[in-house]
Amino acid sequence: MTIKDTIYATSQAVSDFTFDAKVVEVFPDMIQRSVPGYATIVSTMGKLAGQFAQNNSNLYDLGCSLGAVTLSMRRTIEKENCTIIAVDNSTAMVERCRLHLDGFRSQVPVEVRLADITEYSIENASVVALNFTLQFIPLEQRHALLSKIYQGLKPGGVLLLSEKFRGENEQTDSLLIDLHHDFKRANGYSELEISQKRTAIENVMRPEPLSMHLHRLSDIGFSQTNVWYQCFNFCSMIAIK
Ligand SMILES: Nc1ncnc2c1ncn2[C@@H]1O[C@H](C[S@+](CC[C@H]([NH3+])C(=O)[O-])CC(=O)[O-])[C@@H](O)[C@H]1O
Ligand SMILES: O=C(O)C(=O)Cc1ccccc1
Repeated sequence: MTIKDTIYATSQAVSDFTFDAKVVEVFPDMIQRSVPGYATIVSTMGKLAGQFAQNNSNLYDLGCSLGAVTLSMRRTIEKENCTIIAVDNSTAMVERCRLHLDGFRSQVPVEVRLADITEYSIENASVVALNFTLQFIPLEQRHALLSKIYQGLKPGGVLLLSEKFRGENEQTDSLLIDLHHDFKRANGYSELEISQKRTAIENVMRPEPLSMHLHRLSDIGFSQTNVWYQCFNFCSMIAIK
């Protein structure tokens, strides 16, 4: 059973969005109704992880929230001696994530860590997933985080990166934002909820243009990068070392 997200349903003095216990409670409903293609993205990331997992390697789910990508990856891994390491810096998320994962049986070991991903070491990785997490990392720390991930990947390893992005110019950006707001409206969010949520995430979630993501990944050294999913201002990329 999922609990309906009504966090911004009443008029309020909006403060900066945080991943606290209140958000955890409604998170599956919130993300499903706010991110176009979320279910497709999560299941496809699992499928790609199954394809790129290597024997004796680690798979990382960075900014794991309730562990949706971890669960999806865990279902598809057939290689030997793989460990999934799920990391998030929200105590409330990590606690609930552990409960979620304990509810399903699997042969693949999972370690859930409460940590800041900008300080967490990435080693011997075949797959690194950042599913709508990089957008919350301060702009000036993104290059260093992605370089660290690149260094921690084995040859042939992949980064699976999903982001909300900014349109390339003012007019197309506002067009994509309008389409996304239509999507939220169609999913039952009111004008008040849409506008208060927009204010709440303004200072904490900074989308960059898609071109900036792709250039940075190739600058860092990824040999092949492609968008495999896009709907409005949401996309998912794969970058191969
Ligand atoms: N520095 C940080 N270190 C660790 N975690 C962080 C940091 N900054 C933010 N987070 C965490 O990144 C997650 C972002 S949500 C990811 C969805 C998930 N991947 C999913 O597939 O359901 C995306 C969204 O809500 O739009 C939250 O759980 C934060 O606590
Ligand atoms: O809700 C929105 O408007 C978004 O852009 C996506 C989102 C989803 C969950 C938490 C923060 C942002």
